[in-house]
Amino acid sequence: MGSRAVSLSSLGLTGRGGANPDITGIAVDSREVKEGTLFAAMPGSKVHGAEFIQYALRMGAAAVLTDAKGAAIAADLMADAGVAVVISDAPREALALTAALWFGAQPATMIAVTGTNGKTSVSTFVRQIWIEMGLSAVNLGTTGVEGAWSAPLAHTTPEPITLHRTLAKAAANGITHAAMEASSHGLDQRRLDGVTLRAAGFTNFTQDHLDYHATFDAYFDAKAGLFARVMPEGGTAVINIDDPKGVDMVAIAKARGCEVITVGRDGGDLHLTGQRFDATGQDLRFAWRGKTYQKRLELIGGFQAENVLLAAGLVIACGADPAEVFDTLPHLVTVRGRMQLAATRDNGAAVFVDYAHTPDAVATALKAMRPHVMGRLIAIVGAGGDRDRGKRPLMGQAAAENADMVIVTDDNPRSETPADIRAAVMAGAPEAMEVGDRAEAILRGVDALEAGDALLIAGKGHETGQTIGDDVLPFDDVEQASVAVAALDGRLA
Ligand SMILES: CC(=O)N[C@H]1[C@@H](OP(=O)(O)OP(=O)(O)OC[C@H]2O[C@@H](n3ccc(=O)[nH]c3=O)[C@H](O)[C@@H]2O)O[C@H](CO)[C@@H](O)[C@@H]1O[C@H](C)C(=O)N[C@@H](C)C(=O)N[C@H](CCC(=O)O)C(=O)O
Ligand SMILES: Nc1ncnc2c1ncn2[C@@H]1O[C@H](COP(=O)(O)OP(=O)(O)OP(=O)(O)O)[C@@H](O)[C@H]1O
Ligand SMILES: N[C@H](CCC[C@H](N)C(=O)O)C(=O)O
Ligand SMILES: [Mg+2]
Repeated sequence: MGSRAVSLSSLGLTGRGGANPDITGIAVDSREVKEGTLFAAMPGSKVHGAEFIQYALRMGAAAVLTDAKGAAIAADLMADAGVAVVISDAPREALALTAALWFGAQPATMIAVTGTNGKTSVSTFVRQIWIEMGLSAVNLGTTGVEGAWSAPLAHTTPEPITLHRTLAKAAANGITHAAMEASSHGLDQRRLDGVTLRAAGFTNFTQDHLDYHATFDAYFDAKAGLFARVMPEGGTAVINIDDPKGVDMVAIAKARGCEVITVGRDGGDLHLTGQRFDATGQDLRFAWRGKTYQKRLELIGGFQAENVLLAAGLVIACGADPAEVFDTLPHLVTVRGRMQLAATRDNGAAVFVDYAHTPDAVATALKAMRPHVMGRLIAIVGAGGDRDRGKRPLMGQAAAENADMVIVTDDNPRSETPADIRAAVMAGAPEAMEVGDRAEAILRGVDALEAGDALLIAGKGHETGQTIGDDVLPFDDVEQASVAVAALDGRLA
């Protein structure tokens, strides 16, 4: 896209006083501004992006998109430079729409999923179903871009420039279908407002991210934005109505003029009526608008049935034949780091790795393992530093209430003192064993496994590093589980 130039107005923006320069690129970070760039100076959580307008002008910015506060911060500088200034009272939304116009293409059929837990799982299952149906599909989110085309991503919902650059590349690579995660940060910051969605899904709503959102209501409102604002009228909302907040989402989507597909155990258009568990998976019985189906799922965990049915609902919402969608379900495979069987001891005891990092997820993951396990359940749990502090004792409590033995360890302490985070988790699990070093905690957990037992290593899932201070040390729960099992069962050379 190097030498491309388009007018500011063709990006949907009007410069003050009618200014309409040619734009050769867009950037939200002044350090990425080049000659001809439109610099989006956004209000930040730490600093206003307008503080960097001076630098952007020196690098040759042709226009600045900002809010009234930003315009005031750099008024003299911008007047002196004669740069085009666009002032918006919704600058992040304007940036999202501009990024969509600049990059110009996205996979034709797109869905987004929000909710506290299950976004990565649902979007990955949507992608797997599409691929099973012969379509060229990807999912985008916490685990990057995966499927028929792949790329790394630093965020669950990337900021608009990265997002639309990625979507345009995916489209250029022949991707016609994409399922993305809508994080509450992403929705709050309008990161996906420029994406054209066919359908949107809601999984559940419990505690997380109260470090960022001021209240539970603010956190809910951010998520509700997917249905209240981002989804076009005429789109279809696919909503888990077992969660009380799902019922509120249905009302919000209907008020917006959206079609609604409800999914649930207690009822719904897609209604889970039966579930039978065994050591390697489960059989599901469900009804789609009154017609009954029975399908095998090679997945551990009762909640995965909810995720899979939500995913099926989303694919149906995009126009697929329901029977054809349900035929793909036996082919679905574990989402990386989500109830993933990592290793098995010689005595048959299994070690699972899961990304449970909220109180509800810890409880759900452990409860979900019970029907698959005859012996004891051992849990390894920790909480991240520089994140919601209120969830720490609740995560400990969720582990203590649902496992027979708990080991509290470190999970990305970041800038905090690891022992303080562990103490907060231990407050909810006073009987737990405390082992700061995660590798040692895994070794102890694996060592405790007797025949018929199972170990759940919670919190890091697919992650490949342990963040301590500013350092990211290589660490992979799946790998550590294998190493521990091999060492204890004498399989090491
Ligand atoms: C808390 C949060 O979401 N912050 C996002 C926000 O940054 P901010 O408001 O804090 O930015 P700031 O540091 O105050 O700077 C203000 C502005 O000045 C700009 N700037 C800054 C420095 C400079 O030299 N030049 C410059 O232009 C910045 O690009 C920014 O636009 O806007 C930035 C640009 O759009 C984002 O990159 C940044 O995400 C940061 C990196 C982040 O870590 N976000 C995480 C918490 C996040 O978004 N997580 C979610 C959810 C994960 C989950 O579900 O669990 C995700 O979707 O990944
Ligand atoms: N439907 C569900 N209900 C409750 N817990 C779930 C559900 N689906 C997944 N979980 C739990 O949440 C964890 C994270 O799942 P997943 O990665 O799919 O969620 P996410 O919403 O993408 O998380 P993130 O906020 O990190 O992006 C899983 O490892 C599991 O423990
Ligand atoms: N996206 C989540 C992931 C948390 C995973 C856990 N391992 C941690 O570091 O807290 C967050 O950043 O809050
Ligand atoms: Mg995710």
